[in-house]
Amino acid sequence: MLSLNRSCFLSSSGVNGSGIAAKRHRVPAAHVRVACLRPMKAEATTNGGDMSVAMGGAMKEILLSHDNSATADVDGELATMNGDVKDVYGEDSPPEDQLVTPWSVSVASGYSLLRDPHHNKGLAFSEKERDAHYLRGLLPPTIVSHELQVKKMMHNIRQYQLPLQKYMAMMDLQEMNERLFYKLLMDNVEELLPVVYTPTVGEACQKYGSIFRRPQGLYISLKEKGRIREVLKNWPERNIQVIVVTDGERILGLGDLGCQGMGIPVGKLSLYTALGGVRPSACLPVTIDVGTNNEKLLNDEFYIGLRQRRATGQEYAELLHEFMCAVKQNYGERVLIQFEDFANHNAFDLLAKYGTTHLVFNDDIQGTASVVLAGLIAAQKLVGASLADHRYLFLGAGEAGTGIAELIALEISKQTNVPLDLARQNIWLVDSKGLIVSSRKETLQHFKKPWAHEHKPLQNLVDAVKAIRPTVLIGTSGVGRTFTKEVVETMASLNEKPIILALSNPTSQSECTAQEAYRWSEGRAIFASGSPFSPVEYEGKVFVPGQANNAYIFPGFGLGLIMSGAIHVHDAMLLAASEALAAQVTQENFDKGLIYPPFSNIRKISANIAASVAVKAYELGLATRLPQPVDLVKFAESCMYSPAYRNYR
Ligand SMILES: NC(=O)C1=CN([C@@H]2O[C@H](COP(=O)(O)OP(=O)(O)OC[C@H]3O[C@@H](n4cnc5c(N)ncnc54)[C@H](OP(=O)(O)O)[C@@H]3O)[C@@H](O)[C@H]2O)C=CC1
Ligand SMILES: CC(=O)C(=O)O
Ligand SMILES: [Mg+2]
Repeated sequence: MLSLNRSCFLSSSGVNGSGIAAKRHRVPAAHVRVACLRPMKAEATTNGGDMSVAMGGAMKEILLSHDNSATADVDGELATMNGDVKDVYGEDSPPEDQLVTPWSVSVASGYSLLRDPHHNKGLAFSEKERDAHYLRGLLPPTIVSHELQVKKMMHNIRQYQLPLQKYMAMMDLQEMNERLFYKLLMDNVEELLPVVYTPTVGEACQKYGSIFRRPQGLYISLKEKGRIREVLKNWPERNIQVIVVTDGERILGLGDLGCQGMGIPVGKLSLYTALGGVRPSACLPVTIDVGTNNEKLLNDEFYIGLRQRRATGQEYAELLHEFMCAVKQNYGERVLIQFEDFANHNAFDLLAKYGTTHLVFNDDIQGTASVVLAGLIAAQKLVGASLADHRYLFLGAGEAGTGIAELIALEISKQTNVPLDLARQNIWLVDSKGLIVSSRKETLQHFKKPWAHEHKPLQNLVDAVKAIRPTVLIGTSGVGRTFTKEVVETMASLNEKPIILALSNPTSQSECTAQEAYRWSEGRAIFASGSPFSPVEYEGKVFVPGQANNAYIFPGFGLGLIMSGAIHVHDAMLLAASEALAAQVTQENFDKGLIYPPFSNIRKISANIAASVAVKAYELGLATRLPQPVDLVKFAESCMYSPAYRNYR
C-alpha cells in the first residue's frame, strides 16, 4: 500500500478501492519495493522514461515508468505541480509543501501488490515484473495486455442480466484494479455510465446496506462530532482536491436514503476521474450521517447508518460547520467541496453560508442549471428563437428547477441587457401546490419568491401549460410520469418544435419516457432526459434522445476550478461552462435532433469546459495559479489523469 514517509510499514489489506489501511503490519523487507518520488522540480521529465531513485541501503530502486507524457510544456514552461490535478509521475503529484520535503511511496510486492487496487495490474504484469515483485506462482502464466483485459471485462459485464449485478461487478473491479476500472469506463463510457451512475446508482443506494462489502468513502456521523479533523486524517490520502458530500436526504428522486446515499458521492467522483481527468486519489467521497426519516430503512436490519430520525437545526448546522472547517484546515482553501443531493431546505442555505468562505459548488442547483442552459443555447440552432424569445415552464420548483430558472434569467439578462427581474418574467414554475403566483408569495420558500408572478392560481400542470403557453417545458419534480399525454399533446399543439426536458432521475422518476415524448408530439419534440433512454423509432424514423445531466458539466467545471486554483465559484463561470458545452454540439448532432454532444467525446468536452471556467476565474481575479497558462485547453488536457499502466522495475 501507499504510505508517506513510512516506507517499511505496509498495510495488510485495502479496505476499499482507495486503499485505506485497516491494519498496518511489518512485512519482510524483501517484499518491500520503494517508489521514491523525490522533490523534483518542474524540470523533471517523465516522458516515457524510467525514473529510478535510490533510497539508500535496503530500499532498492524501483519506480514506475509511465507511458503518458505527463509533464507537458505548455506555453514554454513546464506547467505542473503545485498540488494540482496533474498525474505528474503516473503517481500522485505531491502538494506544494512536499516539493521541498522528500517523500516516498512504498508499494507492497507479492500477494499484497495483487490486493492493492492502485498498483495491481492482474495478468498484465510482465515476466520481469513478476520476478522483481515476488509474483511468481501467484498468477497463472499468461500475460495479457490492458486492452485485452478491457475486452474481457466488458464481455463479463455484458453477461449479467441485471443492472445491479453490473454495478457490483464494476465496484469490485474498482477495488481490485483501479486503472482497469477507469480504462474500462472511459473506453465504454456510453455503455457504462448508466451502470456506475444514474439510473443504476439509484437502485444501488436503495440496496446499499445489503450489497455493502467494503467502505468506499468517509462516513461522518453525529458520533464523530468534535473530532471530524481526526476522522479526516483516517483517510489514506492527503492531497485531496475534490470532495463530493451528501447527507443522503434527497438521493436522486428517491428521497431520503440516509447513510446509503454514499453511492452518489462515490459515483460522482468516479466521473470526476473518468470524465474530467481528476486523479482518483485526489477525490474524497463523504457521507454525513445525521440519521434518516426513512422508516423503511430505520426498520431494515441491514441498514448501515445511524438508527435515529434526522438531526435538524443547531445540531445539524454544528456538525456541518465542523466538517466544513475541518476540510479547509486539512486540505486548504482550494479544495473543492461539491454538495450533492441535500434536501432543498438545507442545500440553498449551505451554498449561501459557505459560498464566500469556501470553494463550494452545488451540483443540483448550479451544475444542473449549467447543463440545461447549454442545451437551450444549443437548441437555438434547431428552433431558431433566442433565449429571450422563449417562454419557460417548470414542473418542480426546488434546487434543480429554481437553479436552472435563475441561470436562464442571468443569461437572458446578459444577452439582452435587461434587468434580471425583467428577464425572469417569461419563466414560470409549478410546485406541488400548483403554479407559483404572487398571491402565494407570503408562504413560499425564499428560493421560490422571485418566480411568483402575477397570475390567477392554477392547480395543475395541464392548466398551467394551457395558460402560460410555454415553448420549453422542464421537469424537475422528482415525480415520474407527470408529463402526461395531455401535457405533451398540448405542448405539441402550441409549438412546431416543443422543447421537453424530463430531468428527474432515476428513470422511474422521469416525467415522461423518450417514446412518450416523440409519440405524443408526433415526432416533433426536442427531447432530453436526466437518465438515458434508448433511441426510439417513430413512423419509420429513429429519434436519438439526449441526456440532460449535470455529468456533462461538473467534471470539467471542477477541473477548471482546480487547475486555475480558484478560491470561489462565480455565476459567470457557470455561464461560461454552458457556452463551452453548447459550442461542442456539432452539426451532425443537430441533424439527429440532439442538443448535447455524445458522452463518447467527454474528455475533450471537459477540457473545453475547464478552460472556459479557468478563463473566468482569471478574469475575475479568483484564480491563484499564476502565471496563467496561455493555452488553457491544452493545459487542461495535460492535467488529466490517464489510466495507462506504468511499468514497475
Ligand atoms: N438531470 C439532472 O442532471 C438532474 C436531475 N435532478 C432531478 O430533479 C429532481 C428534483 O430534484 P431537486 O430539484 O433537487 O428536488 P427538490 O426536492 O429540491 O424539488 C422538487 C420540486 O418538485 C416539486 N414537486 C414534487 N412533487 C410534485 C408534483 N407532484 N407536482 C408538481 N411539483 C412537485 C416540489 O414541490 P414543493 O416545493 O411544493 O414540495 C419541489 O418544488 C430529482 O428527481 C433529481 O434526480 C436533479 C439534479 C440534476
Ligand atoms: C443528476 C443528479 O445530480 C441528481 O439527479 O440529483
Ligand atoms: Mg444530484
